[in-house]
Amino acid sequence: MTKPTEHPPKIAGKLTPMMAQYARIKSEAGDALLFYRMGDFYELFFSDAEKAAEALSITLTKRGHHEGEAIPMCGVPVHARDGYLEKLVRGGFTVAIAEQTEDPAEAKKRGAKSVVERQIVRIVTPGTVTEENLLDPKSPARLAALSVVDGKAFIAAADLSTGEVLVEEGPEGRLGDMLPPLQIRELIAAEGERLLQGAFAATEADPRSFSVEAAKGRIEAFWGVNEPSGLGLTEGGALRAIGGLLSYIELTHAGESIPLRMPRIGGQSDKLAIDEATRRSLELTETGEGSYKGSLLHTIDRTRTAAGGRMLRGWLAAPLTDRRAIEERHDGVAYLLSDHTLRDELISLLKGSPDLERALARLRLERGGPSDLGLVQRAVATGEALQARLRLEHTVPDLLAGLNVGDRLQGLAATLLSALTDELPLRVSDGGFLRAGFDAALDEAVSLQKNARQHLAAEEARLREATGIKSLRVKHDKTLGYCVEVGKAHADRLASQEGFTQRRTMTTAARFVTDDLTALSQRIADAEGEAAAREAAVFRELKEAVTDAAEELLDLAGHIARTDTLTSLAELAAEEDFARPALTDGTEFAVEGGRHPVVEAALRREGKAFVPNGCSLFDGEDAELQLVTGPNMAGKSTYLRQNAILVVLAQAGSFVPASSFRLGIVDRLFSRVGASDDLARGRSTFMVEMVETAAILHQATCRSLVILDEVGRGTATFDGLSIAWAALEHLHTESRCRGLFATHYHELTRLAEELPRLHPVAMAVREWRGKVVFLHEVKPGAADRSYGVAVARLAGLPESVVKRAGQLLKLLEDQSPAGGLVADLPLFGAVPHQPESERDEVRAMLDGLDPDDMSPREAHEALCRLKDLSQS
Ligand SMILES: Nc1ncnc2c1ncn2[C@@H]1O[C@H](COP(=O)(O)OP(=O)(O)OP(=O)(O)O)[C@@H](O)[C@H]1O
Repeated sequence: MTKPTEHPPKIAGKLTPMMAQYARIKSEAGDALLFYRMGDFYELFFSDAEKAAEALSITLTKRGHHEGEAIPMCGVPVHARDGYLEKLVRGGFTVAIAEQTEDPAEAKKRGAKSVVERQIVRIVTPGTVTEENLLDPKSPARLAALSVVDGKAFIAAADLSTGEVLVEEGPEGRLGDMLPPLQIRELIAAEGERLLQGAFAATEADPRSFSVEAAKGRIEAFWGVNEPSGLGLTEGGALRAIGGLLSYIELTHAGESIPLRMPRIGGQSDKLAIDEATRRSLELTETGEGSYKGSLLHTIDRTRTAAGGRMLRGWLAAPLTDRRAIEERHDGVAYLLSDHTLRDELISLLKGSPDLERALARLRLERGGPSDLGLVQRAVATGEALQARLRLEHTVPDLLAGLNVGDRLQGLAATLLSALTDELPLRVSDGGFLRAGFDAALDEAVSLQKNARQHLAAEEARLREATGIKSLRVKHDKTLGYCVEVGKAHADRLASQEGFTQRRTMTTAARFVTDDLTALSQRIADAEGEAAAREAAVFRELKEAVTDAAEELLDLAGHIARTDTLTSLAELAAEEDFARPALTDGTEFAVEGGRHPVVEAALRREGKAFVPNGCSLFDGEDAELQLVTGPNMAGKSTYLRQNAILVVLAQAGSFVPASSFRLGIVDRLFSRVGASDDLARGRSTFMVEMVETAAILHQATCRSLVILDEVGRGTATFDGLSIAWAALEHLHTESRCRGLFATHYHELTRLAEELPRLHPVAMAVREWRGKVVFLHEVKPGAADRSYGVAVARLAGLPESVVKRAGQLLKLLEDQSPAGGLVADLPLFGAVPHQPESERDEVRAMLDGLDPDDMSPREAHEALCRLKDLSQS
């Protein structure tokens, strides 16, 4: 968290001048680790050094003393800075970078002991990173500011790597839905406001920066607009959020001007609401372990460009609810799916197309170089080629049609092409990036440089002739520039000739200067300087031409990204045999032959086939619920998740892994599959489950899809069963939503007899020679029993234990008295012939067990203990 001037470090007392400067800058840096530039290193001192040394695994040393104690110090080389920054920022640190802001020679003029001027030039935080190698090309790098006013939440978010700015608003209670689609890396809020937790860094900022007045000033400074309502910013809360955002950007960039696009207001009202827990449960953009690999996005991403990758991620993170908008995307995919020649041609044009958005942002941030101009030129060329190819089609769907590289961009690209060489350096100072013939003044300077050799050779010949010394040479001397060198034997003779001044005497030779050579040296040096200055000036002109065309370029970048995203989805549909969803505005839900794309891909790698399953949650008029039973490992979770994933894919604009899918558009999606722990926030699994279930019961509408796995299993059997029962009744009768409800409580299937729109289905299993075989097929009806013991055998429980468990199970089943739900529960209470106290012990122990949370080894141990107890 950055809170400049909040916590001045305790560096006081007698300090050397350098340490005094350090202490002053450190007090400005506050909690941020201070990278203090000293020559080729950034040094860290005191506790900063200790923290960084540990986080970066680098050596902690000492330098000087402060109040009798050695000062801890560590350092990172300037050239390796970005790698270390990345580690620190990922590790949750904020880093302030203090550079030397004057030439050490200047400082020396003030006295031998004077300290070089240094200033913080950047504060690097997770949301303000723009360094190319610290960014993921296929993810946005968003920073967001939050303001809550009268129960309404406002979020202003900026991606500094592309200059994009978004403003969203919604009821405070829906913040949980509003934040995740924005995919932010850092959230700032005024100090004292509620700091939200999530998959981002949370930072407190000065509340004054969130004031409406301050915001107006900054809006004018950033966009030159003095009436914020002209940007669509009418609400005080939105202004506060924008103000907080802009002020934080200023603070972290030490006043450097950051180009931002005009804010885009409120795109979320037409988005499918998916809360954070649902995203995690469905592993949309990362797996439960936090890796991209193995996520849904990873499985479906066939994009060829970074911007296309970011767009696909954005589509998946924020699926739509507007049928026409979704169908536009489907039209695009369908078109490209139907014509594989076109698709292949577009793919080969898109391949290697550069990241125009980020190149442009670097140029606008004054961090770009010649290579970025080259990227702009290549991107425009890609745009032209795509446009030319698409124009060959008679009618293309709307989303593919808008690509139009106008005269201005064509002219710009032609200029860049004629100006730039093939190999382009990253920095202007590296030079040599302009083609000969592009700029006359530059050509002249360069030719003077190049011709210098000829000039010098001619001058040498002339001097030999004039002096009669055949061994005379023109040489370059570091301090003299070009000079005449003759052997010692000729030195006196030359010294007596007019126009030759002896400046250096060596053991075997002597060096002389002449007015002509000095003038030539000067001309050559001037030519070098002139060439560099001219090249830099031409770069600036070209850069300005590019940044002046920023709006058109960004528009083009958007088109290229969209073409890439749609082509990628079409390729996916072709490769994986996906089908176009049929959308309606009702509450239909009918899947035929549905598959889970990630599980299917994993099985395929093992050479196994995925068994497709249909799912119907609509009776022709009303939404329905399914109650899914079946043993562990039979595929319940996969079935549940795959139906939710079909909705996400369909509404994101993709085709779906099914043979057909008829879907009434879903407004909110809830998925709670797999245990979720929230120990970090000090809540038990059960508590989390109940809080989440409460949220679902409150929020689900008749247009929602709710997917719940084993509600209530985190508590004692009766409580759990009762909660699951009541929740199911509520979803059926009050919410009237579509839903899938998996349970181990087989008793719940009785409920299906009472609730007309609740249908039991079961995962089919077959027993074969005492072993259970999973068919992964969903069949109507309830599972007759849970096969837990058979699954335990599969898990590797010793045969003796499995056998004994089988006997116990039979005993329980035989002796369970008929009637009444409660009496049906598989509790040891049903076992007769046992003294009360022993039964209590056995029951107490059983109650304390959670089979779903046990490893095979723990299950074995528990069984052995139970057996001991019952036999004792
Ligand atoms: N439709 C299917 N076709 C083929 N294999 C499947 C299918 N569904 C699931 N599987 C396989 O079965 C494994 C277990 O599936 P899943 O986790 O969905 O079971 P589960 O019934 O939810 O189990 P648990 O209750 O223990 O979580 C999967 O990892 C996959 O390998």
